[in-house]
Amino acid sequence: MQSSAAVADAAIAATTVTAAKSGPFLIVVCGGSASGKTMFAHLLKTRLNSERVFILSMDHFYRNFTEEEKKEILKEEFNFDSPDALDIDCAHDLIVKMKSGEAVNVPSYSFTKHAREAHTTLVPSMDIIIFEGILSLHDDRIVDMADKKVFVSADEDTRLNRRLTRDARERGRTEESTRAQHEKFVEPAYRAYIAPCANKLGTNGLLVENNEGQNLEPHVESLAKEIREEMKWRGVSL
Ligand SMILES: Nc1ncnc2c1ncn2[C@@H]1O[C@H](COP(=O)(O)OP(=O)(O)O)[C@@H](O)[C@H]1O
Ligand SMILES: Nc1ccn([C@@H]2O[C@H](COP(=O)(O)O)[C@@H](O)[C@H]2O)c(=O)n1
Repeated sequence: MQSSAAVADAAIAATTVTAAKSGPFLIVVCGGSASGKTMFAHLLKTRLNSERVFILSMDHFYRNFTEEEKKEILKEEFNFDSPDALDIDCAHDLIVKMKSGEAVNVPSYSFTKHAREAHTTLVPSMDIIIFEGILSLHDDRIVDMADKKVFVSADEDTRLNRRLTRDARERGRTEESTRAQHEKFVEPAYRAYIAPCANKLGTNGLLVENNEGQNLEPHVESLAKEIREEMKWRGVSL
């Protein structure tokens, strides 16, 4: 039979776990540029079918650039794939607030102007936050806050081909500029900073292969089921 002290300790431990697990559920989706992170995040939001799911894109956290950096950007010599290009502290602080149930103002970034927009978006308290970005698992403070970690993996050719199409269509880029940027900055940063993040998934993380012809839906479906069960346990029905 357990002593009353042991029973009390177990009760305290259970309370601590409950407290740590309360609040909005944070899913962090990492992977190379054009691997399919945004697609995965949107499929998951659709599958969860709740107004209280918010996709927080790391793309909104590019820094304000100095005059010197702006000259480099014009010459296509700026490295947007280095962790230094992003205000990761700002993303971290915002996620801390969202995890504690606060409303936040999310910054906005323009890929055509390479600059922060003047406006921010007010986001109310959410039940589920999906944080997606190339370096979303780079900062260990964010890794530690994640309730679920996902790494979307695609081979280099697939990522480059998807990016060529997307950047021409949505980001006003030429094929030549996208190829040069890929070779000089995107792939080296993928190898140095992004691919190693897959090692941070831990036992409960999800590695999703998303090469040509592969389907994200089965992964999304099983993750949505897992999240629904967890949220039910937390007393939130989706
Ligand atoms: N499995 C897939 N099959 C076909 N196209 C895909 C697949 N996954 C992603 N894409 C396309 O590739 C492009 C990049 O995907 P996206 O989700 O925006 O990448 P990321 O957010 O990782 O940069 C988009 O045009 C998207 O529609
Ligand atoms: N002004 C900018 C800012 C970033 N990029 C590129 O965006 C990529 C990350 O966004 P994904 O949606 O593709 O994950 C990153 O690889 C940067 O090279 C840019 O081209 N211009």
